[in-house]
Amino acid sequence: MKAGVIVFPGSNCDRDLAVAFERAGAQVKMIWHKETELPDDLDIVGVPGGFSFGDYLRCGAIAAQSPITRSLIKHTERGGYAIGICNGFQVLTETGILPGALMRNANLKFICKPIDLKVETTDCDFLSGYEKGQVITVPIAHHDGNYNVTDEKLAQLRDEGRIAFTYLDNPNGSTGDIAGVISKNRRVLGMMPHPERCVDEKHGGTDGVAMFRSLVDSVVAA
Ligand SMILES: NC(=O)CC[C@H](N)C(=O)O
Repeated sequence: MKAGVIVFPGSNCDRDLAVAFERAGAQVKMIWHKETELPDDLDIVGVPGGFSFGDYLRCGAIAAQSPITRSLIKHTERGGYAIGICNGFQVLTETGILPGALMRNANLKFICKPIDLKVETTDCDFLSGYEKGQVITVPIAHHDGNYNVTDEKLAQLRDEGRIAFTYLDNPNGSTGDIAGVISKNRRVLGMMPHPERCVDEKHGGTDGVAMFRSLVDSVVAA
């Protein structure tokens, strides 16, 4: 099971994401954004959190134009797995791989704290290690986490069971309390909270472990 983690200038959760994958049993390659092709043996690509390109022009907007991102789009079009966390989720929406847009938090402040999430679906290889309706605690750290979709798209995401997580106590104004969504083929997950920051008792919680483990287990079993 091979995972790749893309590194942009300003990424700051790339090592944490690599460690989370490694602990779940994956071999990890770090991939600098100037590479034009992802290695073709990757099972999953992780787009980490951080402040890619200093968050100019919008969070994730410049990273979405990086050379490696074209290869990431092709990887997802081929049905490859991908996860985008926080700034990574912003990159995935900027590329159009996932729907919606991440706007400035409703209170205009950077919010950094652990938060409770409800698992909305387990019909996804990232989420099958949880129970539907389970409440998990995962840290958030963002200023642009206000997930916006049209009413029409929200209805579609609900109909298709593509809302991965909702906030119990919406911190940022996100439409429908949405904290994370999955792609139509259920192989791409984007989320604002940081599961890679809760994979060790020393992090103060381990609710992220099941996500990395269930994904690795599904790929290995396939
Ligand atoms: N932790 C992160 O990835 C932060 C993403 C982005 N820089 C924001 O503040 O919204």
